[in-house]
Amino acid sequence: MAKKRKNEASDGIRIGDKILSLSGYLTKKPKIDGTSQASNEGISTSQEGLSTQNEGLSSSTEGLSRSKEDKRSKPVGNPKYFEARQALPLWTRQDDIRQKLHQNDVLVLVGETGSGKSTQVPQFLIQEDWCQRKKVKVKASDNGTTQEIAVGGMIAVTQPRRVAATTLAHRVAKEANIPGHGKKDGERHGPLSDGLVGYSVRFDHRVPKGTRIKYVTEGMLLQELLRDPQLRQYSAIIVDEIHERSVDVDLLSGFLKQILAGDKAGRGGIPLKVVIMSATANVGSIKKFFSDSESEGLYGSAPPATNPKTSVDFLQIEGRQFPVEITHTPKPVPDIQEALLSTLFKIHKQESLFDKHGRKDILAFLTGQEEIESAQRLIEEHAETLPPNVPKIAVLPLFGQLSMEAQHKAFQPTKEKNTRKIVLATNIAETSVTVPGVRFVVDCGKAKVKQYRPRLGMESLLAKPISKSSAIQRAGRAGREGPGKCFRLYTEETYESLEKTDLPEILRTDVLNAVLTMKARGIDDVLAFPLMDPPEFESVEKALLHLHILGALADDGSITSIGRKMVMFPVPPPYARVLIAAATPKYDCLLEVIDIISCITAGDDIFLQIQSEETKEEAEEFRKELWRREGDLITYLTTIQLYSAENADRVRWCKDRKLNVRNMKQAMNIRKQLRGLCVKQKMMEQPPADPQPFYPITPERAAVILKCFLKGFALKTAILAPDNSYVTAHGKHVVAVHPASVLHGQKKEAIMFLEHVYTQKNYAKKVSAIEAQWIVEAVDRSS
Ligand SMILES: Nc1ncnc2c1ncn2[C@@H]1O[C@H](COP(=O)(O)OP(=O)(O)OP(=O)(O)O)[C@@H](O)[C@H]1O
Repeated sequence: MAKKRKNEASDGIRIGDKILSLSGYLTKKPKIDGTSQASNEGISTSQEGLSTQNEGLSSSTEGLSRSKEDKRSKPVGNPKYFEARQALPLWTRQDDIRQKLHQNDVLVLVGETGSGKSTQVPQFLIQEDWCQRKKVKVKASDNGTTQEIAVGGMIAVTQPRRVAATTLAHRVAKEANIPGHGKKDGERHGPLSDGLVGYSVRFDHRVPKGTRIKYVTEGMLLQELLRDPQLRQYSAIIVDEIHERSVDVDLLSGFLKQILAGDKAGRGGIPLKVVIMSATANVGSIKKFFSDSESEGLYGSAPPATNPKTSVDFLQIEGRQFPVEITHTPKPVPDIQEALLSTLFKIHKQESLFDKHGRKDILAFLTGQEEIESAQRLIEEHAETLPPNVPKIAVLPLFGQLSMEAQHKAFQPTKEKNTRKIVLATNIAETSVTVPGVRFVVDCGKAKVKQYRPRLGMESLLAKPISKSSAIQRAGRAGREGPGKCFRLYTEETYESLEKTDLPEILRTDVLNAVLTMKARGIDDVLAFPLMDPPEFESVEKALLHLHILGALADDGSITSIGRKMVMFPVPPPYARVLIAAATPKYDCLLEVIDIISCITAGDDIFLQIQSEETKEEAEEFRKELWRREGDLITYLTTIQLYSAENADRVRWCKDRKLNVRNMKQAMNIRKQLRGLCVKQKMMEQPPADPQPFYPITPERAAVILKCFLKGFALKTAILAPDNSYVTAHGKHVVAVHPASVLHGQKKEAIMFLEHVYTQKNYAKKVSAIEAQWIVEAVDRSS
């Protein structure tokens, strides 16, 4: 059966009257063996946060005979932080770290949460001789002439999330910069103006002149690799929190492995050092991945490595700075929200606001934006009823779709006196971050996980139990500034039954972006690219075909100029394709397309779900002016255009229409960034500033915009069948229009949908009415 499906796919896929061939891509035979899943063997999870500091005891300290005194080098930087830094478990092991990196290309460093990995390791390494900038001679690849260039001097520390990269940069800037040595504006802009430390995340870069340590998101470093495949400005790359195993970190590891195994001619012979860090990492598989001399590709071997042996060492650092006491519920909780509220208020009433270590705030882990916003409402309502002798509560949300400014608010101390901060976060706050003041963690034990089904081209986003590794990371957030407590809203048996680690993202999501990134980095044979856990062959096959349909790949599988442009946009490839089409004279609707994409990528739906019938009627009266019969996309467009034309009270305007105020603000923020990027890419002139008068979009213009969207979403279309169901044009699956869509319950000739989710049913979301003929036009690569 599987074989038959593969043959059909290899022959081609029919879209309208076209059959697209895959033969250009599929030169390698799939190698199906048992090695594709992450093995749990050799996983090193540091002991659950129980013990206090355990002086320098590692499984791997061979060859280090220096005295204890020598190992405690004097700190460099701001004396205000010396004591705190010297108290970290990592402090006494800094010479071991230096020595191991002096002798090896790669160091895998495992240490408990809060032991000082993210903040201290880069500060230990910048003083090393191999970490200094050097002038070298290299041959130019285009004309063979010899040039003198500078190589090294900087360390990049990658983080899975923007908030971790920026908060760590701020912290390390404070620790590493010597007060008074900065520029004059250092006071105004904080320690990041003083040099030494910087950060680079999507839409936000602060890299002062003289930066030596740069905190970056994994995605940003991948972008840098597109411009500089040898990462020449860096002496070392520190890959932090590898256990999260995002697609980006897997790609990054593959590229780093290639640089390590290469001949270093592009770096003038100067090696690149790599440190892999985590509290809960599968050390065995990481060591094997980097040290294997034949680069194991997805389904075959890559060309032999020039540098046949990458030396990899391992160091485990035990001990944590402060203990964390963990409590499980005696019985499973029937209602998580109720359990959350009662735990939060119990802590609030029983625990003091301060102790000798400082504030005693709370961090609670919930599944997503919707759950956070509803919990916030309930906590605030209940807090109003507290007697006057109980301290007040300030609730701060923290999730990925919030603007960076809103995210950073959760890291500030509360301004009001006699008030406890309660931060409600998704797993965005799970690793790497220190939320100042937090001493209590409440863990609901679940997270929303994306799961992709390549056969159906469908994604589901469901709340699932977290892994043990996540539970350990979450508890670790409580013991960073003093002894902490973690309340798990699940039983000990449930904890014991959790998987050790999460399935790597590459095995459960669409690999479209990953394949495009490889192609853009010059990886012609993506099947031979080294990955720790290769995804299913079928997923790669689908991604290649999809990229071909998007015009990102030519018939021979090479990347096109459109593909190269697509990787420049920080949005998924289909959206990038729509942006590029919108800038062409044929469609000429870039401003409208940016408006729509901004609404869609701003978080959960901008329209709040209304439960009560009475409020529904009221909101629907207001929403009538927004609804468009062309469907959700033109409705989004009308909404954001009316919102940006609103001059008086935008918050009131949103409340009347039951729109999510935060998401509207975030949409405006993304709109500004995307406009800026398109101006930079010379795709449009600087647009006029808001507010602009509102003119409703004509049906003809709406048709142009929807046709433009089909350039990215031709595969996400369905035709109305004689039995009144919608059947997808690609794959022939039945889909239902989601109840949240303005087209729910309506019959149209054909529909385009931007999302396809499986909950109780196979649902199409973000739906628009289209004509069947438009689908065929959209896949015509000549137009
Ligand atoms: N932004 C911050 N504000 C206050 N203290 C901080 C901050 N960042 C780090 N610290 C302090 O430095 C300590 C070490 O933090 P660091 O992030 O280096 O640990 P880590 O070993 O990388 O932890 P994890 O594995 O959880 O990422 C923390 O426990 C905390 O005491």
